[in-house]
Amino acid sequence: MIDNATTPLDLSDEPAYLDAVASARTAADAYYGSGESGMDDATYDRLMRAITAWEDAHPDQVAPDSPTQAVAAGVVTGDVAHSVRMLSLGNVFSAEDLTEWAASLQRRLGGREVDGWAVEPKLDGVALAARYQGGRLVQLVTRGDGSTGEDVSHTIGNLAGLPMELTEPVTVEVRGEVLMTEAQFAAANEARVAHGGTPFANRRNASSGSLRAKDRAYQVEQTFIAYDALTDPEHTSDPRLAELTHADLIAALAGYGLGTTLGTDIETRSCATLEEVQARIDHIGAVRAGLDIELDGAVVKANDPADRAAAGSGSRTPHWATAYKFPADKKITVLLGVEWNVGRTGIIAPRAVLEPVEVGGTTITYATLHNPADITRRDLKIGDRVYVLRAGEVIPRVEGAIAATRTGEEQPIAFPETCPRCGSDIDRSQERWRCVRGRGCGQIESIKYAVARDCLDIDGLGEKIVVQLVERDLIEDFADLFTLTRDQILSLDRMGDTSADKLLAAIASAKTQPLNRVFCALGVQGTGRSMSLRIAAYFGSMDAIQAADAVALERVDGIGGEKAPVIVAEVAELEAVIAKLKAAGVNMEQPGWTPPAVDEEAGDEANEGLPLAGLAVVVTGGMSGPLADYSRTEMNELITRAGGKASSSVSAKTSLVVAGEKAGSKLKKAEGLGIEVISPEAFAERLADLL
Ligand SMILES: NC(=O)c1ccc[n+]([C@@H]2O[C@H](COP(=O)([O-])OP(=O)(O)OC[C@H]3O[C@@H](n4cnc5c(N)ncnc54)[C@H](O)[C@@H]3O)[C@@H](O)[C@H]2O)c1
Ligand SMILES: [Zn+2]
Repeated sequence: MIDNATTPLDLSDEPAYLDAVASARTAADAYYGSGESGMDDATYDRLMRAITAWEDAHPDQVAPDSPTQAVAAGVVTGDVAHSVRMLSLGNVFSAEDLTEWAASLQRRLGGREVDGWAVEPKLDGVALAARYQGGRLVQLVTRGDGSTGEDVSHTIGNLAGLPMELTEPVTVEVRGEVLMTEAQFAAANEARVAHGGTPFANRRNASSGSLRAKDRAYQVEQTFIAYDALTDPEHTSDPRLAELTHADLIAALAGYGLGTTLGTDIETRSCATLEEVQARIDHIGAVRAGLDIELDGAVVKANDPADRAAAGSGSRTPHWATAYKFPADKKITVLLGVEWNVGRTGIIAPRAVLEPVEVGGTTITYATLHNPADITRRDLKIGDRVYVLRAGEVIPRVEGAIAATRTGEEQPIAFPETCPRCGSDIDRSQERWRCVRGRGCGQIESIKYAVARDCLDIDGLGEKIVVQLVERDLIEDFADLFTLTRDQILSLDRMGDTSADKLLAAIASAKTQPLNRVFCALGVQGTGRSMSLRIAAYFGSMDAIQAADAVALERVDGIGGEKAPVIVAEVAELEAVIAKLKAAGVNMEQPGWTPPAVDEEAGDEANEGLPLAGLAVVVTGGMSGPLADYSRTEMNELITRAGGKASSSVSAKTSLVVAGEKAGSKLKKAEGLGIEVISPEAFAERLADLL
């Protein structure tokens, strides 16, 4: 599917260009002003790319109020002058763009090659300058228009990562990003609502709003992460700083006690080559979804201070750094309604019905809302424009509503009075509401479903018997059927020897049903008879289904990016039931199964016949044997030549891991995922023809 946010907008003439400038202006005014723009970043970025393209082609017709002309579109100013301007960053969106940008930087350096790179996350928050004098934090200033910012020193003490005192009495101005973790965001919303305010639409709004609000009756904690400092002798008492590479500068700042990414999975790293840069960007992109802070890309910087000085800066961006933007994981759409579903344990969970929106290549129509209290906390209303977040392969969720764009037509969300499945009372003592019947709610329906014709097809197990079995606590779910004794069955009303034996035989023969029927009986959302058949035919065994992640499930015909994570979550929830079935000797295999053809994604036709065709390979640890002298880049090139895809991190998509000496976490992860691991020697043997 096409990601609309990356397809170019074509501005055909000057009126179209001026229209685009006007829309971008309106959005930027709202975004940098109140913080509540009705446009999402992906849409804004796409508009800006079109505007930039038109301006490049018509340099004489650039509108004076074009948002391309100033940092923060020139919207915000302040009263504190920046001694060195705080700039924005240029953007690239692909490996090709990055190569092109690196080449242009090299041209700026008079053709000299860049002396190494630093790669770090592009943190999605608000830029802040923190001034320390003799080791004491004395002033905080926002970026503003880059030349002057706003004094926000009133937040001193509320930013983790910006201690009041450094470990050394140094004078220095540190620059970095202020952002909120999920917990900080929740706390900020709670405090705001408790003081009569409306909750924030998203985390970035919350950061910006909380930073700029003065005279607040309450405190909001945020996180500061440093990515730069003013290093020239005019601005710091530590002369060492000016000599450091970017990566070492970050380490020095961490040494002062400042918050940095150091020690995390996404820490600032030095990279010798563009291949290493790309691998590091891919790594940051791969782990992004699991982080507690939000990233919208990776930043690539010239590592050497001499290169940075030689490259200099333009009016809005430095020439020595660029942002490699990741596809947007957040979009704005309309909340059409809320459904209340009752889970296996009786939890009553709200689910948002959305106007379909494309996020990261998947069309999203549903999103989770955690619980009723969360809806109240976020003050959501039907008809609201809301932010939907889809981080990686997990189930999308609603982050918050944009209160500024309300029309007054929005409707309150109705909460259920009684259990929407069985009509019983609701236990509201916890944040997550629950049917008072707990697991018992829907129990009879789900057992009836499991034994019906489309699933296990157990003859003689009608509703009356199911009800008795449940009510007499003989079974809790359909897996318990397989351990019923003859005496237990005989104890049921009007059950004679003959019918008991018949029923026992019917239950016993259900043990040999093919996997598709056993899986169907589990009653996983969205997996009826034919979908269960497709899943069983693809994976072949219950173990393989249980091991599958969302990416693997999406390879099954008919399962998209929206359904896959729901199935993964439900299968995980059913672990205990599946374990009981296994223990009872129920068949867990699909008869006559053959492994599906190699993954189409990785299988490049041109590579057919090559030793690693279609395989995603990760190299870790020190190489030895014939590969002893191979650098990581050379290893990656070798893998590519052999038709494989080199990757820096291990995931369920990885087909093979080459583990050398001192291999650590990647090897462990591969073993955990059951991925084939081989030694450098064995790998060399496989590729003997190519060495
Ligand atoms: N939705 C809207 O209506 C709207 C309007 C205007 C702007 N925007 C969004 O704002 C952004 C553009 O604004 P911008 O000019 O602030 O640029 P930017 O956010 O794209 O990049 C510059 C900023 O990145 C931050 N940054 C994060 N990590 C960094 C690192 N490691 N090193 C250096 N800087 C780092 C700094 O704060 C810096 O100021 C875009 O994402 C755009 O979509 C949205
Ligand atoms: Zn119920």
